[in-house]
Amino acid sequence: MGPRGGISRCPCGRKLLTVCLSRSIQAAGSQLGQSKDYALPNASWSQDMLDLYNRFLDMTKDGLWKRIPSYNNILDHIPESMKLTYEKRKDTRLFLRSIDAEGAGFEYVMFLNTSEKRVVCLFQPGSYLEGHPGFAHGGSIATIIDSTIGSCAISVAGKVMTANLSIDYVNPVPLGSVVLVDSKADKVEGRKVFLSCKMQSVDGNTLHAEATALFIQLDATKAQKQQASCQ
Ligand SMILES: CCCCCCCCCCCCCC(=O)SCCNC(=O)CCNC(=O)[C@H](O)C(C)(C)COP(=O)(O)OP(=O)(O)OC[C@H]1O[C@@H](n2cnc3c(N)ncnc32)[C@H](O)[C@@H]1OP(=O)(O)O
Repeated sequence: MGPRGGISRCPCGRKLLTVCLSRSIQAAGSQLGQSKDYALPNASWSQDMLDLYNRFLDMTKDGLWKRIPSYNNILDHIPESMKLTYEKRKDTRLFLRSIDAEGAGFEYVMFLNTSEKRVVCLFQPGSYLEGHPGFAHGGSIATIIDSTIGSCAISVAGKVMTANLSIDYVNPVPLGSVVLVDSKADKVEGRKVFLSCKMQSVDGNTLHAEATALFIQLDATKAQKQQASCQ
């Protein structure tokens, strides 16, 4: 069952139905002992965010785009086979999912297009991400860009880390607004993945930020050493 299910059939408030549906999915998931998927609509999502989400969900119908589930523990993102090398800790959280209050932190959902080597993130920054009054902190913008580009790099090259991230901040992002973070892998050279990204308003009229990044595929031996040193 997907969150798409009854949304388009709802004769009255789509937002209400979407939220109820996603809550029941999450409730069912937690009864089964599954982790909560945060990349589903909640009551804090604005109409712009919901409209965009539904537009992208429609694009998943032909299989070219996929919604990426989002959990508050990074290990829940990792395939079972790779989990064996990590020890799950209960006291850590994925940075982007560290604020509990719905709508106060990073509200986002990502969609992956494998054939285009592209990840698009729909992002609604909440009030706890404030930098200048009324606007998202530059660090929060860097975080969502790094994570979107990072997800794109992971889909292309597996275990990677950010080696370089360069951002041009062009226009401030109002808190509560919705922006599209559109990233793609431009080139892969050995272990190096070069990516670029644009953050734009929903109507496409405002460019908020542009970025380029270099991700490095982890050398298996070095990665094991790094892991051992933090356990
Ligand atoms: C679909 C998936 C869904 C998943 C959802 C999850 C969402 C979460 C996503 C979260 C995402 C969040 C992501 C995060 O937050 S990652 C956290 C932030 N990043 C780090 O902490 C990384 C720290 N750095 C390192 O560990 C190492 O330096 C790395 C691993 C990066 C490379 O060390 P390694 O020892 O392995 O490599 P090497 O030194 O042999 O170099 C190899 C080559 O690379 C070139 N090089 C290296 N550095 C740079 C540089 N700065 N500029 C230009 N070039 C550079 C170098 O010259 C060489 O080139 P060549 O001589 O071969 O030509």
